Amino acid sequence: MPSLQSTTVSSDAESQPLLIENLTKSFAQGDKRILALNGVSAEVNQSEFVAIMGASGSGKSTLLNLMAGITQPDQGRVLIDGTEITSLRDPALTRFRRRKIGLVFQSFNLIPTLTARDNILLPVLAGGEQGPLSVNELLERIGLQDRATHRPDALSGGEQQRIAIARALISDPALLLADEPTGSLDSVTSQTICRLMKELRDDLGRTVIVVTHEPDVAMWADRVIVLRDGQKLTEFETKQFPDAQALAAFYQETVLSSGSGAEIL
Ligand SMILES: Nc1ncnc2c1ncn2[C@@H]1O[C@H](COP(=O)(O)OP(=O)(O)OP(=O)(O)O)[C@@H](O)[C@H]1O
Repeated sequence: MPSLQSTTVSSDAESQPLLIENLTKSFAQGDKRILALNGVSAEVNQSEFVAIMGASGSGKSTLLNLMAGITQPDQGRVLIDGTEITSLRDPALTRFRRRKIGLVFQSFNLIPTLTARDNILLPVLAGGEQGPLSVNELLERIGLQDRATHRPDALSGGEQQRIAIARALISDPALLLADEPTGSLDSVTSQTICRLMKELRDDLGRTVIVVTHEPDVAMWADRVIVLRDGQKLTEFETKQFPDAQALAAFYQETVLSSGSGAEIL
Protein backbone atom coordinates (compact mmCIF):
# COMPACT_ATOMS: atom_id res chain seq x y z
CA MET A 1 0.00 0.00 0.00
CA PRO A 2 1.37 3.45 -0.84
CA SER A 3 2.33 5.78 1.98
CA LEU A 4 -0.15 8.51 2.86
CA GLN A 5 2.07 11.14 1.24
CA SER A 6 2.65 9.18 -1.98
CA THR A 7 1.58 10.92 -5.18
CA THR A 8 2.25 7.94 -7.44
CA VAL A 9 -0.18 5.09 -7.79
CA SER A 10 1.05 1.58 -7.06
CA SER A 11 0.06 -1.43 -9.16
CA ASP A 12 -1.95 -2.62 -6.12
CA ALA A 13 -3.99 0.56 -6.24
CA GLU A 14 -4.53 0.17 -9.98
CA SER A 15 -6.16 -3.21 -9.48
CA GLN A 16 -8.18 -1.99 -6.53
CA PRO A 17 -11.62 -0.55 -7.14
CA LEU A 18 -11.28 1.74 -4.11
CA LEU A 19 -8.49 3.11 -1.99
CA ILE A 20 -9.03 5.98 0.42
CA GLU A 21 -6.23 7.67 2.27
CA ASN A 22 -6.40 9.90 5.32
CA LEU A 23 -9.75 11.50 4.45
CA THR A 24 -10.69 14.54 6.50
CA LYS A 25 -13.83 16.60 6.00
CA SER A 26 -15.33 19.37 8.10
CA PHE A 27 -18.54 21.37 7.74
CA ALA A 28 -19.58 24.81 8.97
CA GLN A 29 -22.48 24.65 11.43
CA GLY A 30 -23.37 28.17 12.56
CA ASP A 31 -20.18 29.75 13.91
CA LYS A 32 -18.55 26.34 14.56
CA ARG A 33 -17.00 23.68 12.33
CA ILE A 34 -17.92 20.06 12.71
CA LEU A 35 -15.20 17.53 11.95
CA ALA A 36 -17.36 14.95 10.17
CA LEU A 37 -14.42 12.74 9.13
CA ASN A 38 -11.00 12.73 10.71
CA GLY A 39 -8.23 10.85 8.90
CA VAL A 40 -10.08 7.79 7.59
CA SER A 41 -8.15 5.30 5.41
CA ALA A 42 -9.44 2.05 3.93
CA GLU A 43 -9.16 -0.19 0.90
CA VAL A 44 -11.75 -2.30 -0.82
CA ASN A 45 -10.85 -5.23 -3.06
CA GLN A 46 -12.29 -6.29 -6.39
CA SER A 47 -15.64 -8.06 -5.91
CA GLU A 48 -15.75 -7.33 -2.21
CA PHE A 49 -19.03 -6.47 -0.43
CA VAL A 50 -18.35 -4.02 2.39
CA ALA A 51 -20.77 -2.49 4.90
CA ILE A 52 -20.08 0.79 6.68
CA MET A 53 -21.71 0.99 10.09
CA GLY A 54 -21.67 3.57 12.88
CA ALA A 55 -23.99 5.59 15.09
CA SER A 56 -25.98 8.49 13.69
CA GLY A 57 -23.59 11.37 12.92
CA SER A 58 -20.47 9.16 12.89
CA GLY A 59 -19.66 10.22 9.30
CA LYS A 60 -21.00 7.32 7.17
CA SER A 61 -22.80 9.41 4.52
CA THR A 62 -19.95 11.92 4.45
CA LEU A 63 -17.56 9.05 3.69
CA LEU A 64 -19.82 7.63 0.96
CA ASN A 65 -20.22 11.05 -0.64
CA LEU A 66 -16.43 11.47 -0.72
CA MET A 67 -16.01 7.98 -2.24
CA ALA A 68 -18.54 8.96 -4.91
CA GLY A 69 -16.82 12.27 -5.68
CA ILE A 70 -20.00 14.13 -4.71
CA THR A 71 -18.03 16.25 -2.23
CA GLN A 72 -14.31 17.03 -1.95
CA PRO A 73 -12.28 16.31 1.20
CA ASP A 74 -10.33 18.95 3.12
CA GLN A 75 -7.41 16.49 3.07
CA GLY A 76 -6.73 13.02 1.76
CA ARG A 77 -7.27 11.12 -1.47
CA VAL A 78 -9.82 8.81 -3.03
CA LEU A 79 -8.57 6.45 -5.77
CA ILE A 80 -11.02 4.48 -7.90
CA ASP A 81 -9.52 1.93 -10.28
CA GLY A 82 -6.18 3.72 -9.88
CA THR A 83 -7.54 7.20 -10.71
CA GLU A 84 -7.27 9.84 -8.02
CA ILE A 85 -10.75 11.33 -8.22
CA THR A 86 -9.96 13.90 -5.53
CA SER A 87 -7.69 15.66 -8.03
CA LEU A 88 -10.28 15.66 -10.84
CA ARG A 89 -12.45 18.69 -11.50
CA ASP A 90 -15.54 19.06 -13.66
CA PRO A 91 -16.28 18.09 -16.38
CA ALA A 92 -13.73 15.23 -16.05
CA LEU A 93 -15.03 14.34 -12.56
CA THR A 94 -18.66 14.10 -13.73
CA ARG A 95 -17.61 11.95 -16.70
CA PHE A 96 -15.60 9.66 -14.44
CA ARG A 97 -18.43 9.36 -11.92
CA ARG A 98 -20.96 8.49 -14.61
CA ARG A 99 -18.71 5.76 -15.95
CA LYS A 100 -17.28 4.24 -12.78
CA ILE A 101 -19.72 4.79 -9.91
CA GLY A 102 -23.25 3.50 -9.48
CA LEU A 103 -25.17 5.24 -6.72
CA VAL A 104 -28.23 4.01 -4.82
CA PHE A 105 -30.03 5.98 -2.12
CA GLN A 106 -32.71 5.27 0.47
CA SER A 107 -35.27 7.34 -1.47
CA PHE A 108 -34.99 5.50 -4.83
CA ASN A 109 -34.96 8.84 -6.78
CA LEU A 110 -36.85 7.43 -9.78
CA ILE A 111 -38.46 9.81 -12.29
CA PRO A 112 -42.25 9.37 -11.75
CA THR A 113 -43.23 10.01 -15.36
CA LEU A 114 -40.81 7.46 -16.85
CA THR A 115 -41.35 3.71 -17.14
CA ALA A 116 -39.13 1.28 -15.25
CA ARG A 117 -37.19 0.62 -18.47
CA ASP A 118 -36.57 4.32 -19.15
CA ASN A 119 -35.62 4.95 -15.52
CA ILE A 120 -32.94 2.26 -15.87
CA LEU A 121 -31.79 3.82 -19.15
CA LEU A 122 -31.72 7.36 -17.72
CA PRO A 123 -27.90 7.58 -17.33
CA VAL A 124 -27.54 6.50 -20.98
CA LEU A 125 -30.28 8.90 -22.14
CA ALA A 126 -28.38 11.64 -20.28
CA GLY A 127 -25.29 11.00 -22.40
CA GLY A 128 -23.53 8.22 -20.46
CA GLU A 129 -22.18 5.05 -22.01
CA GLN A 130 -24.01 1.77 -21.70
CA GLY A 131 -22.12 -1.22 -20.29
CA PRO A 132 -22.29 -4.80 -21.58
CA LEU A 133 -25.62 -5.59 -19.92
CA SER A 134 -28.73 -4.57 -21.87
CA VAL A 135 -31.73 -3.10 -20.11
CA ASN A 136 -33.58 -6.41 -20.70
CA GLU A 137 -30.75 -8.39 -19.12
CA LEU A 138 -30.77 -6.04 -16.14
CA LEU A 139 -34.57 -6.31 -15.79
CA GLU A 140 -34.21 -10.08 -15.82
CA ARG A 141 -31.36 -9.98 -13.31
CA ILE A 142 -33.50 -8.00 -10.85
CA GLY A 143 -36.53 -10.23 -11.54
CA LEU A 144 -38.72 -7.46 -12.99
CA GLN A 145 -38.84 -8.29 -16.71
CA ASP A 146 -42.66 -8.20 -16.57
CA ARG A 147 -42.64 -4.68 -15.05
CA ALA A 148 -40.64 -2.91 -17.78
CA THR A 149 -43.45 -0.58 -18.84
CA HIS A 150 -44.76 0.23 -15.35
CA ARG A 151 -44.21 3.67 -13.85
CA PRO A 152 -42.78 3.97 -10.31
CA ASP A 153 -46.18 4.62 -8.67
CA ALA A 154 -47.31 1.17 -9.89
CA LEU A 155 -44.32 -0.52 -8.24
CA SER A 156 -43.73 -1.49 -4.61
CA GLY A 157 -40.90 0.10 -2.62
CA GLY A 158 -38.74 -2.99 -3.04
CA GLU A 159 -39.41 -3.09 -6.79
CA GLN A 160 -38.53 0.62 -7.08
CA GLN A 161 -35.27 0.01 -5.25
CA ARG A 162 -34.46 -2.88 -7.59
CA ILE A 163 -35.02 -0.53 -10.54
CA ALA A 164 -32.73 2.04 -8.87
CA ILE A 165 -30.04 -0.63 -8.50
CA ALA A 166 -30.39 -1.64 -12.17
CA ARG A 167 -30.11 2.04 -13.15
CA ALA A 168 -26.91 2.27 -11.09
CA LEU A 169 -25.50 -0.69 -13.05
CA ILE A 170 -26.41 0.30 -16.63
CA SER A 171 -23.05 2.04 -17.16
CA ASP A 172 -21.11 -0.98 -15.83
CA PRO A 173 -19.51 0.93 -12.92
CA ALA A 174 -16.46 -0.30 -11.01
CA LEU A 175 -18.22 0.45 -7.74
CA LEU A 176 -21.80 0.23 -6.53
CA LEU A 177 -22.25 2.63 -3.60
CA ALA A 178 -25.50 2.48 -1.62
CA ASP A 179 -26.52 4.79 1.23
CA GLU A 180 -29.08 3.08 3.49
CA PRO A 181 -30.64 1.30 0.46
CA THR A 182 -33.07 -0.63 2.66
CA GLY A 183 -33.83 2.19 5.10
CA SER A 184 -37.41 2.69 3.93
CA LEU A 185 -38.25 -0.97 3.28
CA ASP A 186 -39.79 -3.66 5.50
CA SER A 187 -37.46 -6.37 6.73
CA VAL A 188 -38.50 -9.06 4.22
CA THR A 189 -38.10 -6.67 1.25
CA SER A 190 -34.85 -5.44 2.75
CA GLN A 191 -33.47 -8.98 2.68
CA THR A 192 -34.49 -9.31 -0.99
CA ILE A 193 -32.48 -6.19 -1.82
CA CYS A 194 -29.48 -7.49 0.14
CA ARG A 195 -29.69 -10.84 -1.68
CA LEU A 196 -29.73 -8.98 -5.02
CA MET A 197 -26.61 -6.99 -4.08
CA LYS A 198 -24.84 -10.18 -2.99
CA GLU A 199 -25.79 -11.89 -6.27
CA LEU A 200 -24.37 -8.92 -8.18
CA ARG A 201 -21.13 -9.56 -6.33
CA ASP A 202 -21.21 -13.37 -6.66
CA ASP A 203 -22.43 -13.66 -10.28
CA LEU A 204 -21.18 -10.44 -11.91
CA GLY A 205 -18.09 -9.74 -9.77
CA ARG A 206 -19.34 -6.33 -8.65
CA THR A 207 -17.75 -4.39 -5.83
CA VAL A 208 -20.45 -3.19 -3.44
CA ILE A 209 -20.25 -0.72 -0.54
CA VAL A 210 -23.32 -0.18 1.60
CA VAL A 211 -23.90 2.30 4.42
CA THR A 212 -26.30 0.80 6.93
CA HIS A 213 -27.55 0.99 10.51
CA GLU A 214 -28.89 -2.53 10.33
CA PRO A 215 -26.94 -5.64 11.42
CA ASP A 216 -29.33 -7.71 9.26
CA VAL A 217 -28.02 -5.83 6.22
CA ALA A 218 -24.37 -5.79 7.32
CA MET A 219 -24.47 -9.58 7.72
CA TRP A 220 -24.71 -9.92 3.90
CA ALA A 221 -21.36 -8.15 3.50
CA ASP A 222 -17.91 -9.77 3.65
CA ARG A 223 -16.49 -7.07 5.88
CA VAL A 224 -17.79 -4.30 8.12
CA ILE A 225 -15.99 -0.99 8.64
CA VAL A 226 -17.16 0.76 11.81
CA LEU A 227 -16.97 4.55 12.14
CA ARG A 228 -17.16 6.39 15.41
CA ASP A 229 -17.02 10.18 15.76
CA GLY A 230 -15.56 10.57 12.25
CA GLN A 231 -12.81 7.99 12.69
CA LYS A 232 -12.45 4.36 11.72
CA LEU A 233 -13.00 2.53 15.00
CA THR A 234 -12.46 -0.98 13.69
CA GLU A 235 -13.23 -3.39 10.88
CA PHE A 236 -14.15 -7.06 11.00
CA GLU A 237 -15.18 -9.94 8.77
CA THR A 238 -18.76 -11.16 9.01
CA LYS A 239 -18.03 -14.85 8.43
CA GLN A 240 -17.07 -15.25 12.10
CA PHE A 241 -20.73 -14.70 13.11
CA PRO A 242 -23.40 -17.39 12.87
CA ASP A 243 -26.19 -14.81 12.42
CA ALA A 244 -27.07 -11.11 12.46
CA GLN A 245 -27.88 -11.21 16.20
CA ALA A 246 -24.31 -12.29 16.98
CA LEU A 247 -22.95 -9.57 14.69
CA ALA A 248 -25.22 -6.98 16.38
CA ALA A 249 -24.05 -8.05 19.85
CA PHE A 250 -20.38 -7.82 18.83
CA TYR A 251 -20.94 -4.46 17.14
CA GLN A 252 -22.66 -2.95 20.17
CA GLU A 253 -20.05 -4.28 22.57
CA THR A 254 -17.21 -2.97 20.35
CA VAL A 255 -18.70 0.50 20.06
CA LEU A 256 -19.58 0.63 23.77
CA SER A 257 -16.17 -0.54 24.96
CA SER A 258 -14.39 2.03 22.79
CA GLY A 259 -15.08 4.84 25.27
CA SER A 260 -17.79 7.27 26.21
CA GLY A 261 -19.79 9.41 23.84
CA ALA A 262 -20.73 6.81 21.25
CA GLU A 263 -24.39 6.81 20.39
CA ILE A 264 -25.63 3.25 20.19
CA LEU A 265 -28.30 2.27 17.69
N1 LIG B 1 -23.62 19.45 4.57
C1 LIG B 1 -23.40 19.48 5.88
N2 LIG B 1 -23.34 20.65 6.55
C2 LIG B 1 -23.09 20.70 7.88
N3 LIG B 1 -22.86 19.60 8.64
C3 LIG B 1 -22.91 18.40 8.03
C4 LIG B 1 -23.18 18.27 6.62
N4 LIG B 1 -23.16 16.95 6.30
C5 LIG B 1 -22.88 16.29 7.45
N5 LIG B 1 -22.74 17.15 8.48
C6 LIG B 1 -22.43 16.79 9.87
O1 LIG B 1 -21.35 15.88 9.83
C7 LIG B 1 -21.52 14.83 10.80
C8 LIG B 1 -21.54 13.48 10.09
O2 LIG B 1 -22.71 13.41 9.30
P1 LIG B 1 -23.08 12.16 8.40
O3 LIG B 1 -24.34 12.47 7.69
O4 LIG B 1 -21.90 11.77 7.60
O5 LIG B 1 -23.32 11.04 9.50
P2 LIG B 1 -24.01 9.61 9.36
O6 LIG B 1 -23.17 8.66 10.13
O7 LIG B 1 -24.27 9.30 7.93
O8 LIG B 1 -25.38 9.86 10.13
P3 LIG B 1 -26.85 9.20 9.91
O9 LIG B 1 -26.69 7.75 10.23
O10 LIG B 1 -27.71 9.93 10.90
O11 LIG B 1 -27.24 9.46 8.47
C9 LIG B 1 -22.81 15.17 11.54
O12 LIG B 1 -22.48 15.89 12.72
C10 LIG B 1 -23.55 16.06 10.56
O13 LIG B 1 -24.40 16.96 11.25
